[in-house]
Amino acid sequence: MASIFIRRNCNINILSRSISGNYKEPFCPKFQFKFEFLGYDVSRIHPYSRSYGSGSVRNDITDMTCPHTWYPQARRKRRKVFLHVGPTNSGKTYQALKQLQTSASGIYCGPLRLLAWEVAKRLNKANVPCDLITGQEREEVEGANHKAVTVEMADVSTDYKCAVIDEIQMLGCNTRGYSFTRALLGIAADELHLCGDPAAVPLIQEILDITGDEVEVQYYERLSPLVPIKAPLRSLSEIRNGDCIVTFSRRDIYKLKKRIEREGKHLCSVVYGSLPPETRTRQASMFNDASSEFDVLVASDAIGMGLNLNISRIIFSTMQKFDGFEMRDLTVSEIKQIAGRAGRYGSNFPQGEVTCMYVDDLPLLHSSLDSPSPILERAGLLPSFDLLYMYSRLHPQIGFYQVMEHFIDNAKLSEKYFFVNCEQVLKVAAVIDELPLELRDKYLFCISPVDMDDEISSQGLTQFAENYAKKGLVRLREIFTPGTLRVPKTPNALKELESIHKVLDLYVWLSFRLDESFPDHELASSQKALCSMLIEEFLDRYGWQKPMAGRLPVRKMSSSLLSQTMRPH
Ligand SMILES: Nc1ncnc2c1ncn2[C@@H]1O[C@H](COP(=O)(O)OP(=O)(O)OP(=O)(O)O)[C@@H](O)[C@H]1O
Ligand SMILES: [Mg+2]
Repeated sequence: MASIFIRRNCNINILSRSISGNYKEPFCPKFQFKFEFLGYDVSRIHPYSRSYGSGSVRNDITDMTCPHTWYPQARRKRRKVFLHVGPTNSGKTYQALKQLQTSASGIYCGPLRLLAWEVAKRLNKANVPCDLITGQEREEVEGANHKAVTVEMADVSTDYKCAVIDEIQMLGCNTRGYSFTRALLGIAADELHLCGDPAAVPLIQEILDITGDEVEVQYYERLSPLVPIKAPLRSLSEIRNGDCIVTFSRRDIYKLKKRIEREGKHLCSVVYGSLPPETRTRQASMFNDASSEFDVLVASDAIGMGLNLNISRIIFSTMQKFDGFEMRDLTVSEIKQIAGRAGRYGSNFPQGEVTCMYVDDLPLLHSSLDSPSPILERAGLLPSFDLLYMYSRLHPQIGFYQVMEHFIDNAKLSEKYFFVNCEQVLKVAAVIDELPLELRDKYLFCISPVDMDDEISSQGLTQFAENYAKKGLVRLREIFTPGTLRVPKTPNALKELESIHKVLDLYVWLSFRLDESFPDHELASSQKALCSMLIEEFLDRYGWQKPMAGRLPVRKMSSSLLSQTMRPH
């Protein structure tokens, strides 16, 4: 399968492209380009001088000690902040959503597309029209005053009556923490509900001390018991309905699925990070649906946050994961989050159980479930485009990569904050640095959801950036031939299809922000949907699963959609 063809060493014409004018501010769902200078006076910034600004104008661009001042709209309010904290499955999100639902306008910000999707569905069902907005999708509902979004899409330029930020402890996350910090400081809501782990309370109280917001903490208790089992699972033949086996590599997920299905008693849904989100949603829904035959779940920690799944028992097949740098033990909070998926209140199972596959892993499981998560010390930050722009004006001789690097090295942060890991951002910066692109375009490519460690994805990004720099117009067909996608037959072909999905996803993401330059939104979306269907087709065929009446129709590809997507465009 070679649907994505990447031209290496492609000649780049150095064109002095004028500002395309169709740039859309990355975080604002309405996409009006906004250029706020956060209290700095840009007119005073002279490229050859550091002596700019005086009086009320702050004069050290790398001073990031007061990030709360970046959000004047939120600062004009005295927000009433409710911190809903407690163990997993204690009704934190439920209570916050009750407030959101009864407010005249509001926004839910979650860490996962699946959670945003669940909330949008729930509000719409309750006759509260609610848009769904993620980096790659917009489902607008007529008359909606509510939005369910992934936290990166949180909108800091609209006034809301009520806002919810779910899994707020993620502000300490080494990669995405800055988006939670931005939402926490920047959402202009009269009422702000934060749901999460008690470990985040002292930090949030400190951070909000200076904003003048009023903070109230509400503690919750688990709604149904979670029982740590003393014995490990002895064999896969002991797997039963409602079990979820947790493992972290894709390969192990498929190996376990195959072994369980070979026993002949169960069919497994799978959920892991690099599956297309829509496939993950369907796999999770199938597992949740008591009438489907998929009664066991094999999943990675992609299920580990806030989701309500019909799981009776969590079985850790390993207590270690590779975190991009090294194999390490799972942290206390990771273990608690994942274990907390078992026995959700209101699910088919009134009590949850949790155990491991291997006896040696049990002590870590039990001690973690008995310990509180370590107190969070710092919240993530990332230099905004505005700051980098001003810094680059002062240092016109250096490229974007160095601007980023120098800024991060020189920035002053208060002890309550840290810079998130910028490795991915810098990898993109290194690839696009030489291209004749405006700084804001470079920044946009850098914060795009690309996985630079995936070869096909990183080549896709490079090609998009090169073509954009060269012509200001990127046609999908230049790197992708519609009609070439096939059901994968091997795990490697599956991986390739997942990567192709990522490239198409990136195109869609860019098309929302640079619509005139990335005009093939529809084609990319339909091919993305086709990728997910082909992946699901593979999941149907993979492993034991002999065809049984009534199983396939659940996920069978609709022939009309097939013909529509396979047709050459
Ligand atoms: N008062 C309630 N009445 C009915 N159902 C409830 C109530 N409180 C919670 N639930 C249900 O219990 C389940 C768990 O609640 P919720 O998702 O709010 O927990 P949580 O504390 O946010 O968990 P997590 O930490 O895993 O995100 C959900 O299915 C929710 O709808
Ligand atoms: Mg929750």
